[in-house]
Amino acid sequence: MNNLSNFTVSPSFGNSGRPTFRERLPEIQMLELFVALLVFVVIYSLRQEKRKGLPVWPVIGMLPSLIFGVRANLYEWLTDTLNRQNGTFTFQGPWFTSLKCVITSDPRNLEHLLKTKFSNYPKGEYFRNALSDLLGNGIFNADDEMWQQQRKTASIEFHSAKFRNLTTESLLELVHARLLPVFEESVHNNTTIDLQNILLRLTFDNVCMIAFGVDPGCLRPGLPVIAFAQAFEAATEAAIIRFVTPTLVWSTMRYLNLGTEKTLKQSIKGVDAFAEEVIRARKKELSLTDDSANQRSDLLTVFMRMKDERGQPFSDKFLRDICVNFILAGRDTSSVALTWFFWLLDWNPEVEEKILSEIYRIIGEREDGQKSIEGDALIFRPEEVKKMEYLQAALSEALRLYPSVPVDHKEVIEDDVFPDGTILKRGTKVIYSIYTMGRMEGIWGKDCLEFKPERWLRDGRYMSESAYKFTAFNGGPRLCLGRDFAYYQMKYAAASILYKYQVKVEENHVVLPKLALTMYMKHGLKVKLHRRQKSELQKNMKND
Ligand code: HEM
Repeated sequence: MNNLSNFTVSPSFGNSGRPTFRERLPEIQMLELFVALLVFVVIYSLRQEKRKGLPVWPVIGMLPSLIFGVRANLYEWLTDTLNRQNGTFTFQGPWFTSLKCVITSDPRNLEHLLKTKFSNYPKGEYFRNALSDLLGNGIFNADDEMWQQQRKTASIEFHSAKFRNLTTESLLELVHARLLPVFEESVHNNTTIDLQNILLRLTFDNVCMIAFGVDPGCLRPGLPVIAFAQAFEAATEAAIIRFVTPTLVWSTMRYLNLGTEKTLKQSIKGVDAFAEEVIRARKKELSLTDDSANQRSDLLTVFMRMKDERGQPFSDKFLRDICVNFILAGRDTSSVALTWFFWLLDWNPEVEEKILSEIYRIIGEREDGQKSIEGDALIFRPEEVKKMEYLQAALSEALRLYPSVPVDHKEVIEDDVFPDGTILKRGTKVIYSIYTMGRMEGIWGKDCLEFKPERWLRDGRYMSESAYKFTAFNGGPRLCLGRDFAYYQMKYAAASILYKYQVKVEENHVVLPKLALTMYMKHGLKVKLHRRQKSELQKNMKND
């Protein structure tokens, strides 16, 4: 019988006191094994990279590439990878997470998922779960009948004359009584302002007037902190964290009321308190007189007049969801687009000149003699804003390069195949990169990275592009409901600002996109405003 002790490895250092080759054999074998494993992993990953566009590491999948991308510029990284993969690739996260999805920027796939096979690509469970505390059953977070009902009602409302009046009047008031005075103050004090912050305040007040019929008053001299706006912002920021946190982790944090989940809960309380107060006051107002219901055309009042399928009025919770969703949809999108637009103008002064010539020409066409060059007094009329086609082209060009919603996503209901041949299994998440689509040579030509409003014009008239190539406003049945209003709002604000001021970006100000659902500038946009000289205006008015 073998004595087990014969096999016992005891430290022995031979004659010289140094370990012999035989004694070091296990160590050397371990090292060899490790090197062999490393070589295998690298070769395997590189072969996978050829097939899938990114190295796939055992267990952690493509996570290292994603981390690299997030640290650099996620949208540029996505664009680079998609261009190398002919517009579609499958991202594989670590095996223990749900981070597996198909990412595409191929217009054929976009048309397929947004229109042709619309019902097979809802927002899905994953999105709904992550945002349900904040958005509830509102339009942004709903699919099927729940979505259809809100879409139909809101769509009728958005196209009504009453609603158009509400939006144009509230915008006029905000621009002339609030935005321009805040700008004037900065010119008077010779201070630098964060243009993004101010425009965010403008559109927040504007969309609250549309959704709730209430003005929260964020845009005022002194730029006050408004509890509701602050709570809303904190809630959206905390909710986004859920998209990059495994579901089990955030749901446990939610249960234990920890970290960002605690912030989310507290800020949703702030949002709810404001919504509940507005709903309570509006109910009281409507119960006192029928007149006010007829006069008001905000979304809250419209939905309050309606009944559900059982003939009952909508619950307060559902009314709250509807309003909060509309605020989210219309809050930051236009302001962020305008911010990128002004930054692009700073780089492209020839475009600014063309916009100004268009404005001067349109004012020059006024027949009633109101060609005021006093600046303050000039108020653009809706039919004039409509005529600003070059300005619309420049805004579309800004949205092409810097879409306010840079990426969006869907979930697959039944197994399917994309027009480009990508196989999709039930439950797969699909991400479409709108940012990438705006920078594809195949769609926009060799000059796709240049800011050229002319590409939107045919014989001087603005021509829109297919929603599956220019997807900044989404497409198909879920096309942005606020698109026409957003263009009006952006054109009105941009023309009113440009007519009066030259916007100069501060030297050395760093401009980078922030990683969020909406493409904010990470450090805002620090600018100085210079009032246009009367002589400049006079000269241009004469030229036109
Ligand atoms: C430049 C400005 C805007 C851009 C780029 C934009 C873009 C978008 C996009 C990409 C979507 C699809 C989001 C998704 O389903 O995940 C969307 C949906 C929507 N947008 Fe806009 N939007 C803008 C302004 C507005 C404004 C001002 C409003 C309202 C006042 C608005 C109301 C909506 C609504 C209600 C939806 C949901 C439509 C549905 O799901 O059926 N948007 N928008």
